[in-house]
Amino acid sequence: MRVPIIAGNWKMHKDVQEAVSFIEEVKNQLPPADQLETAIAAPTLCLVPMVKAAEESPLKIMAENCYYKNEGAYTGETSPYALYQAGIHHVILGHSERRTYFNETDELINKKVKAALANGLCPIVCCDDTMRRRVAGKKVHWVVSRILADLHGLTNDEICHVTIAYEPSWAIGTGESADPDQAAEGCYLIRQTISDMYGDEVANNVRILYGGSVTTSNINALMAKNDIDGVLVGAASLNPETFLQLVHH
Ligand SMILES: O=C[C@H](O)COP(=O)(O)O
Repeated sequence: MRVPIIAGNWKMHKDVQEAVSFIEEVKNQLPPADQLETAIAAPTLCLVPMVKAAEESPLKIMAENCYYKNEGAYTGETSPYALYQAGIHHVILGHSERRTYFNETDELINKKVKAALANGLCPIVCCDDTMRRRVAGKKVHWVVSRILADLHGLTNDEICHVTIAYEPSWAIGTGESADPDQAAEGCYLIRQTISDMYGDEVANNVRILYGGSVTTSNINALMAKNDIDGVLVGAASLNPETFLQLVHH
């Protein structure tokens, strides 16, 4: 059984004090992690105080990015080794904002995924989809090629620690979510690609999330789809009350 996930991605929002206050407000109102996993990805500066604030709570604290080297002369980068040592065991990689604004390529993301796994981190690998399904015949190849490239060379054991997030670029931060059928179709296509790479048994255990303008209004319809194992939520995860409504949808 794939345990569903409600994950927030704060992006570059909140300072340390705001982040800790959020955790204090939500941490005693979350379901047990074996029923539904809850997670927040936050700016690097907030991570350690958040881990401390979330102790003994089921809430997982995630990094929004990391580098593929554990140490060295890489000014401004974050070590996957140091993240793990600080108690952060999950990291988002390949978000479309990293690809667009910081020129991250599939090759770089593949290196980061491997480095994260080698250090014990569980990556959420984002698979964007830049073309609208209804107008672009080639978008299927886009999603498949992203998955093939970003997960290239992972072993069966490693892929079991990976979660994928299907995020159509046009739905991110626009208020225009993919409709549940479109979202499920993207997630299904990713699962089929993983099945082609690793077989049905592995593919049936990998969790695939949808992200893009998820709100309290559309979460029920999205989560009702078999191929959608959870959501990666940006703007609607910033407010503690709204985050709790999403969790208890
Ligand atoms: O990682 C989250 C996605 O980029 C979605 O962001 P959004 O919910 O603000 O559209």
